[in-house]
Amino acid sequence: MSVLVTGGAGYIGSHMVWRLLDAGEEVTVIDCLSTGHDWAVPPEANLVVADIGDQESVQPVLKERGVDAVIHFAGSIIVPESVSDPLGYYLNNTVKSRALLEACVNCGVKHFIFSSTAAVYGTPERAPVSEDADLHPESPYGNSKLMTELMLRDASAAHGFSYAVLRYFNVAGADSKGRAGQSTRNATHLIKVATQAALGKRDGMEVYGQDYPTPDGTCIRDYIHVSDLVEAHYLALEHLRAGGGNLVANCGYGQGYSVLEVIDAVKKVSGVDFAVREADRRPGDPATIVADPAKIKAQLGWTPRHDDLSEIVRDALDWERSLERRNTQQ
Ligand SMILES: NC(=O)c1ccc[n+]([C@@H]2O[C@H](COP(=O)([O-])OP(=O)(O)OC[C@H]3O[C@@H](n4cnc5c(N)ncnc54)[C@H](O)[C@@H]3O)[C@@H](O)[C@H]2O)c1
Ligand SMILES: O=c1ccn([C@@H]2O[C@H](COP(=O)(O)OP(=O)(O)O[C@H]3O[C@H](CO)[C@@H](O)[C@H](O)[C@H]3O)[C@@H](O)[C@H]2O)c(=O)[nH]1
Repeated sequence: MSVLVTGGAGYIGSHMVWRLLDAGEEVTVIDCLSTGHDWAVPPEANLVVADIGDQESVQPVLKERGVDAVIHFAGSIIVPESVSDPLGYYLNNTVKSRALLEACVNCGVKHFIFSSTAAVYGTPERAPVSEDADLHPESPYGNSKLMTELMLRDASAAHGFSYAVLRYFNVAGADSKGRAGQSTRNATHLIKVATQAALGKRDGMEVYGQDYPTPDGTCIRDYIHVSDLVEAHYLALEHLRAGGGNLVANCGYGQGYSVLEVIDAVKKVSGVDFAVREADRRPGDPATIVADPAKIKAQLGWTPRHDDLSEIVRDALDWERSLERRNTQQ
């Protein structure tokens, strides 16, 4: 048995590759390196530089490597960018996921795990939100992921493979052993941006919108440590291989923090008081989104081990410092 990880040279995918190798799995990565880095893929994994939409590259990998499970991270991930470039997002996230799925069906892949997102809920009526809530994405990014969820459901019913859709909330932090972290150039994620501001890699930062209907006026998100997230994938893989059936589940802690609370945590942990400027709202941002994680806990026995904002921030800061050293050495 071997596992194909698409997007394994990216932030979350590279953590997944380490987790699978730690468990003794045979791992192949397909990544076009649009935002990922070849150095992020451990040498024990086999990296194939290719596009997931290119079936002529993907199918031979699936066959020759005897892949039984695909964990599909590859995609475009920035909510406001999807508002300005919707067709690019539908192409990379929806059209190319369809091509990948067809390749998997052609090659008899048994299990498929998909990176979905809290953005499929839009602004939910209730916080925390559970999986049976209505789905009203507020951005092309959320729509592009929801369409892939639907394709998976229908293709699984027709072709008999099993799947898990994991809806991630806001992923942050880094491998506590320092082997992987967020290395994307021009990253836009809140915790990454704030750690860069704390380390003087950028001149302060902006808060997008302070007039949301939340206690301090800034958006509330549920930040999940990347190591807890990849553990959820590993449990999902074991569940599918054991014949546990299809699963759609939230990945978050059920605890929300506002943008200002996160910035405060970064200032406290780093000991640096960087400049924070008010800016206009960013397009596509819902006010509050917090997970109800009851389902994944009950069905997979998932237990968060890093659900502490200070730990998430500390690991993100450590990784950012290690990137600084890497850049100095290059
Ligand atoms: N980071 C988050 O907070 C978050 C939250 C919810 C969902 N997700 C989802 O998790 C997945 C991974 O996100 P990430 O934060 O690791 O992003 P990332 O940009 O670090 O990783 C994505 C990887 O996919 C590769 N890629 C992109 N398009 C490709 C294509 N067509 N063919 C081959 N490779 C391609 C990139 O080179 C990169 O290595 C994405 O699908 C994203 O939508 C992320
Ligand atoms: O410099 C910054 C960066 C972000 N924010 C705000 O911080 C919050 C979180 O933003 P960000 O870290 O960019 O994450 P999201 O836009 O919530 O999206 C992330 O989390 C989603 C799940 O909730 C995933 O689907 C997306 O792929 C991932 O980018 C939002 O209110 C932003 O407006 C700022 O105020 N200043």
